[in-house]
Amino acid sequence: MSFQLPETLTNLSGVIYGVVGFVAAATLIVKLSQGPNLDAIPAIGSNTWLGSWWAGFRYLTNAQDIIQEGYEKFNSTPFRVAEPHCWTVLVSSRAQVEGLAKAPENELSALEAINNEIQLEYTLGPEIHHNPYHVEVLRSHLTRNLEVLYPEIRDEIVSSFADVLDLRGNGEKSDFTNVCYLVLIREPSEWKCVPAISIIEKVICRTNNRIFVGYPLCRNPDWIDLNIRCTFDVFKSGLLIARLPRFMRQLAARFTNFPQWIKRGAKLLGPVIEERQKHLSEYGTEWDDKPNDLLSWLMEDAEGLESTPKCLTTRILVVNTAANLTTSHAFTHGLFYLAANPQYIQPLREEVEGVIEKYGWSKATMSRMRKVDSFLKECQRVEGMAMVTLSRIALKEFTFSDGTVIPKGAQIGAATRSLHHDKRFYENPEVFDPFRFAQMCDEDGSGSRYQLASTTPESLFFGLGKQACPGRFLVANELKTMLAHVVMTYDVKLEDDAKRPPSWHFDSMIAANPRAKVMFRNRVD
Ligand code: HEM
Repeated sequence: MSFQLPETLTNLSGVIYGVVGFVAAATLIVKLSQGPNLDAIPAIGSNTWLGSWWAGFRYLTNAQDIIQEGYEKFNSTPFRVAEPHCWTVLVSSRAQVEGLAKAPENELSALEAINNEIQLEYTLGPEIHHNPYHVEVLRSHLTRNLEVLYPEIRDEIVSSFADVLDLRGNGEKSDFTNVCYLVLIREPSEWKCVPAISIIEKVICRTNNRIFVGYPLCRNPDWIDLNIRCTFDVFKSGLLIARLPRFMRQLAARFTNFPQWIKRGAKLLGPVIEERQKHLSEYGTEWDDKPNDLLSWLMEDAEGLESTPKCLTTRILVVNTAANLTTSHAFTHGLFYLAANPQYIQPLREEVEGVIEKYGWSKATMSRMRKVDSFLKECQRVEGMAMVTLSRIALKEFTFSDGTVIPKGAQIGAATRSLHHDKRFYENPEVFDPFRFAQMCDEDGSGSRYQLASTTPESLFFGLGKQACPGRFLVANELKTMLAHVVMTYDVKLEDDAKRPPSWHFDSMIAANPRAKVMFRNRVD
């Protein structure tokens, strides 16, 4: 008996082969037709056009081994790896990592590197790439306001966990606005198995949007769905467009969903913006009960066309893009390590209980939770989000302090994952040691150098220097509050007491396993 695919599937696979073939051919053209001369920098694998093209495809699934090979072989001197559409030069010595971080934007550009990677100008629009004023707004307002916004962050975390987990029959108090409860009053509940990443994405998206656009929009299911899906689409479409030759990108952009995402967003956010604009024109920049959130800060700094509902909506979407997927995967890594290692739950609980009993929930309290902080930082060290960070494009020829020359047009970055797994910096680097950073803080005596939000040349998951992630202090407070809340409120474990679900690698990106599930129940002891 012969097996026949249904006609729709045959057609679909034809389209898929067509697209894959087209992207492969286009990638080859890109590779052959452009690129700076990098002959002076040693390459991993073949250096020929065709060989490097094949190496670029191998990189999609083997980036970790390829980068590690270069890191060990060239012993802290720069080397290059082939990506499908370009070469990337990787550095790892302390001097060169610091050189990357300190280089001015008009020499080694972080903005061009992000655009090169995910082509924001063809997805959420050229204004986002050419006028990234939201980055300054985040740097100046967000971190400064974290202390006063903390009660809202915590409130949203508590209520969104209760909503998304929906552990019925648990008798949890429904008044989550009172964030001072030490432990919520509970009744026992059954174990419930949930898809980890999708519940964490909702908690994070709601919490971020509580301080991006405020309550009640942050709880609107349509707004949450839009932001989760649009974030994913930015990465998916951006990565695809980046593999096309330059002259085809504008055309490809016409087939994306971004005009619809922005229209759908403006429909939900537009009325909020118009209401606030009315207040602004009546009372100026200060009025009673003026919301203290990202939307208000953006509205104050937006100039010209940027203050239209459509442009403000696009800004909010782009910050969601930077914030949601990254933070969700960071927490999900932590959840998997916790569920796979229940022996760590008790020491974390003891720390959280001790600190909260004495000081209550606040931003200041969070910095007292050394083990919680260390646990999350160790998850970023061993797993993280990217094998390469500090990505830059050389806008002109750049010379490092040791004389190494990076030609104009080259893409460059730091070999972050290899540095995070180097025994010169971390004892037994392959071992997950949740409280290693707490111990390093104690030994160092500085208190902050090894904390989650701190960046050093050996701890690069938020980048380093003046362009390091502007959201990292928010991230640290969110992640710590979430972990503290989870250990205080729930028991967690993996289905059938399985092993920790392995992370997924694609290109140099690292994702918490998107298929894995985690079991939750109300805390019993
Ligand atoms: C675990 C979560 C996160 C991780 C691991 C992360 C990591 C990073 C890294 C590595 C960079 C590039 C830094 C560099 O090139 O030197 C970056 C940039 C950026 N991040 Fe984050 N991030 C996270 C969450 C967030 C959040 C919550 C926000 C917003 C509230 C945010 C906003 C941004 C923005 C706007 C940039 C671009 C900065 C620029 O162009 O100068 N990130 N992030």
